[in-house]
Amino acid sequence: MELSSPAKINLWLRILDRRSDGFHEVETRLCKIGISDTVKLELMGPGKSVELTCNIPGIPLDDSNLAIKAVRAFERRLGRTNSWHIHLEKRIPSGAGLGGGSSNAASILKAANELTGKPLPLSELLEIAGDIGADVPCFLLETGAADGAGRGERVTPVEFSWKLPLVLIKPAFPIPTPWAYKHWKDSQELRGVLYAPQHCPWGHMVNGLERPVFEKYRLLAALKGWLLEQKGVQAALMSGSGSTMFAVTKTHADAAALAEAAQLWCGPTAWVKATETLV
Ligand SMILES: C[C@](O)(CO)[C@H](O)COP(=O)(O)OP(=O)(O)OC[C@H]1O[C@@H](n2ccc(N)nc2=O)[C@H](O)[C@@H]1O
Ligand SMILES: Nc1ncnc2c1ncn2[C@@H]1O[C@H](COP(=O)(O)OP(=O)(O)OP(=O)(O)O)[C@@H](O)[C@H]1O
Repeated sequence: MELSSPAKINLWLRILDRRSDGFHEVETRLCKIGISDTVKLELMGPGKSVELTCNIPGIPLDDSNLAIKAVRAFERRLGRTNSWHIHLEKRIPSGAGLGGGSSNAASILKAANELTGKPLPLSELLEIAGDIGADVPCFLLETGAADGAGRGERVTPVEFSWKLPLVLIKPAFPIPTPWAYKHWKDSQELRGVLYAPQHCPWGHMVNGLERPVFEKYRLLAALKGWLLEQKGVQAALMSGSGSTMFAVTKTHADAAALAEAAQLWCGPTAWVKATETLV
């Protein structure tokens, strides 16, 4: 079975407080976007082996891969095992704040459930997904957008009809999500950088993790300032825990022109893509 595994951006990510369990209470809107991996899952028959292949190096092929975690979690819930083969065709960069691994995990849960006769309802798949990671549940919903609460795993589908033209820019370095959250509480804002919510027709765009991430990665703060000065840009924000910065533009033509300019401004090692939110 083959599934498209879309990336996400966070149109807003408000960090409310640190919880006693070490996670942070958040309010977020996650929007699927037009950049996706392809996930293939094949049921090989009786057994308990999971073989994982991937089109690019640098992705873990052991049990730490979220796709393997997902099929193992699915089988634990069912109380039975099979042998599987997973293939990942990766296009979403890792450590990017784009939910690539989480999206892959959700696709595996969906495909495994389909291939075994749909034994689990969506509510149970959402529970399993939330245990794998906060970003996983939103990808199980049919809607293009979802609001997350709690750790971010308590998701509510959102009818979001804005097809927003986007430019995504990921510098060559990844940012580990745990690191960003760990440094949130004691971080300080940099002078002259916009952290305040940007009031747009589709919502107030803000990301509380910009404060710790920009303190260490000044390039991202500078990139946000540059984006906000460019023609046709309506808003600019970091996605999730970074390192991807994204701009919302007025038109797709503005997005295409901005992507070209951004590739020149950031240099050839940056990953730059023009796309849009999925409705
Ligand atoms: C930053 C976002 O990607 C925005 O959508 C999410 O909040 C994080 O989602 P995720 O990458 O799936 O994160 P998880 O794999 O659940 O958690 C990774 C680590 O990030 C930290 N973490 C994550 C979510 C949260 N609400 N508070 C946290 O402090 C914890 O140290 C956790 O161990
Ligand atoms: N299926 C996967 N695809 C990519 N990376 C994966 C996968 N499974 C585990 N990883 C590991 O997890 C790390 C985070 O991966 P990725 O950034 O794609 O996931 P995510 O946490 O869902 O996204 P985000 O960057 O929004 O936090 C990667 O650096 C990689 O080492």
